[in-house]
Amino acid sequence: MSEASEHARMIAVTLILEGISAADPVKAVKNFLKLDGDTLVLGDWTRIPLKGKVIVVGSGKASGGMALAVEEMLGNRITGGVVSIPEELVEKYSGSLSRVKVVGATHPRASQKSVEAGQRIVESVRGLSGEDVVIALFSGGGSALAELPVEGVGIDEIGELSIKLMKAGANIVELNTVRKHLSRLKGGWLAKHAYPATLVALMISDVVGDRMDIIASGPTVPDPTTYHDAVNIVKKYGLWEEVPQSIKKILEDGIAGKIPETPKPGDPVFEKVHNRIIASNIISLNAMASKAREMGYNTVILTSMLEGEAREAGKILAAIAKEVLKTGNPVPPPAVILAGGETTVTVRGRGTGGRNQELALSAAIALKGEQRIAIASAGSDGRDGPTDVAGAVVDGYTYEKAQKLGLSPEAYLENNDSYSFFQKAGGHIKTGYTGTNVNDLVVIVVEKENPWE
Ligand SMILES: Nc1ncnc2c1ncn2[C@@H]1O[C@H](COP(=O)(O)OP(=O)(O)O)[C@@H](O)[C@H]1O
Ligand SMILES: O=C(O)[C@@H](CO)OP(=O)(O)O
Ligand SMILES: [Mg+2]
Repeated sequence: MSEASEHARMIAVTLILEGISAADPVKAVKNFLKLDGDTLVLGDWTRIPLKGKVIVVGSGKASGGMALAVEEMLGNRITGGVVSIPEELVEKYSGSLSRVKVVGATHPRASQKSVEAGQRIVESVRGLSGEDVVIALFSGGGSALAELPVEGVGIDEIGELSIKLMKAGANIVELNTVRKHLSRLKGGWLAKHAYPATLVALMISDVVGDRMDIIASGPTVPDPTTYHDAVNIVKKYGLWEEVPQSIKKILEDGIAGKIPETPKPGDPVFEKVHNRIIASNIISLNAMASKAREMGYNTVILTSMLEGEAREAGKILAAIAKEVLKTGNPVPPPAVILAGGETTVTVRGRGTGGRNQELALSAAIALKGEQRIAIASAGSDGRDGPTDVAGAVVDGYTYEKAQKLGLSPEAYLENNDSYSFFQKAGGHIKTGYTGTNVNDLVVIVVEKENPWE
């Protein structure tokens, strides 16, 4: 391994950590929300008088930290509420929260615990008056962590269909369009339950393009999607025949108008709802870019909206790195090129991995033999797919090193076994659960010849 590659790897990982820290949920809430006497003031100067009850609810990977910040600000003005977070994070927050109850549930597959959380969330906001205020805190993972299934559908059926759609390569807009139509919490339903209270929903976005109705499946946001859309998505991925009868019936009854649609734009319940995004992928990329510039790198943010098959994205990003090195386009070395978003993996093999590790593995193949380049890709939540690492970092020597260990990078990629690959070849980025989620962060570093100078 050359010194330049090693330096590049170190910078790439440092910048990933910078991006995660910029998405800190406590900071994000405190930057956005202020208390002025008995009035809550939002970042855009909307003023919300606190006259009656104040209920705090939410779900998602970052919702524990968000609740902590709200409780630090409002203390015993909070009359009750509950947030659902990953079981692994409960210990971190339950000791510091006293007014807001913290419950643990499962992700990425919803379970009975998610239903218990969903029921408690809905119960907390029912029967409120027009003087009361609900503060809702949603972030990525919220869809699986809380659910109130529509009557007649079991949570296991929803969980199974969701996982099948994910594995078939459905994106989050498609997946959540289906989830919303099997729920009495998502797709604006929570706003309906909370009405006539005023509802302030703060969101940390892990959704490409920041569509609020998709973050945690938009419990407080008008739903522009329909039962028709949900059925078309299931059919597009060839899963209609595998859908249990109970789900088919709901979707078909929905199309026939026998059961209500999700609350739609224009529904008067949304007149008392304030939906705001307080942290997102581009906010993290901007922080990473500032840090890279401070360290003397020519820096470009390519996109915060990276999508597509992870292995294709890996190839394209490797090509960009090689262009920087060869021709100095779009910026000459020392260069940092940043991207963010959420790729997908169509899982065909039997291995273990995640979209960031798969992107990195594919980039390693394309970077074979290159010097002075590193590429890191990581999920800001600290968990890439069903694995215990955030992602991976590779360079032009990763391929050769693997070969010396008797590993075929192509075979591991083919088998969607990127986790095992990096376990053997080295390169995992391990952060543990970060307690936030602004989706995936990718860093390309191209060094000049002697980066230590
Ligand atoms: N063996 C695998 N290799 C690569 N990706 C996988 C593998 N198994 C599952 N995935 C992908 O992991 C993704 C879900 O990962 P996860 O990090 O839980 O998502 P999110 O953070 O968006 O909730 C899905 O896109 C799925 O295709
Ligand atoms: O909860 C969800 O619906 C999505 C998007 O917010 O998050 P994740 O991809 O982490 O499950
Ligand atoms: Mg996601």
